[in-house]
Amino acid sequence: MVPPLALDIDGTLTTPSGRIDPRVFELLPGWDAPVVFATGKAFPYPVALAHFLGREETVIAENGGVAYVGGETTLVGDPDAAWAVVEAFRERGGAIGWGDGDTVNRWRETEVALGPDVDAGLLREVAAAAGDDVEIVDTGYAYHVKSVGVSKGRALRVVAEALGVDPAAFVAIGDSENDASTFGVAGESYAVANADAAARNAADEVVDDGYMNGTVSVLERLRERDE
Ligand SMILES: O=C(O)COP(=O)(O)O
Ligand SMILES: [Mg+2]
Repeated sequence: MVPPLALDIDGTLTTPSGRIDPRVFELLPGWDAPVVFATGKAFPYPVALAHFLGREETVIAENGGVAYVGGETTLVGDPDAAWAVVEAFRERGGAIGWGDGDTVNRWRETEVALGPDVDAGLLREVAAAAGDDVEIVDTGYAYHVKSVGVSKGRALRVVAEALGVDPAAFVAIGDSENDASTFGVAGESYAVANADAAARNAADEVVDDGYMNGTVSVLERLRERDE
């Protein structure tokens, strides 16, 4: 049997320009074990990906703030505390960093995401002044203002239990600091070559190739092991 997968999306299933790599549609629809998309993006994004791959909608969104499995949603985190930090950041001249409409936050329920070009120093200063309950996570794609203790790894435990699968049976692949907790819960973990220092340090192995090339190399290895 191939193992269940916990897959990050941005930087892991994408091209360097941020598109879903077409090989996702070749390799994942028929993967013969649970596949959990675990992302910092808002809830609809991984649901849509799973839906259009023809897979069960088993997802972790908002860095673990949202877990969805078997039709059950689990929400953790304090969005009001995150928004209070963002409001204080705005009062000090900070901008949220997305255009009009802000589809990044429109459906976000447990945290707030700011654009990758915002004043991160000021954001961290404002968050630190707000106390110990809120932290900043930098994925390379966004700065997330989130509750301490909420993580993809914690959500993976929730999802694994609902699936009746040992969390240690999962193989996790990711690229950034929001994946380090997943790597700690999954039994086997890989960082792709474009991964940041936190992900590289937390992973069992850093693969030679980046983005979906790296992910494909891991998935091929897992399939060969199964033969
Ligand atoms: O939303 C982000 O900042 C990054 O998303 P990811 O966790 O799928 O890489
Ligand atoms: Mg990522």
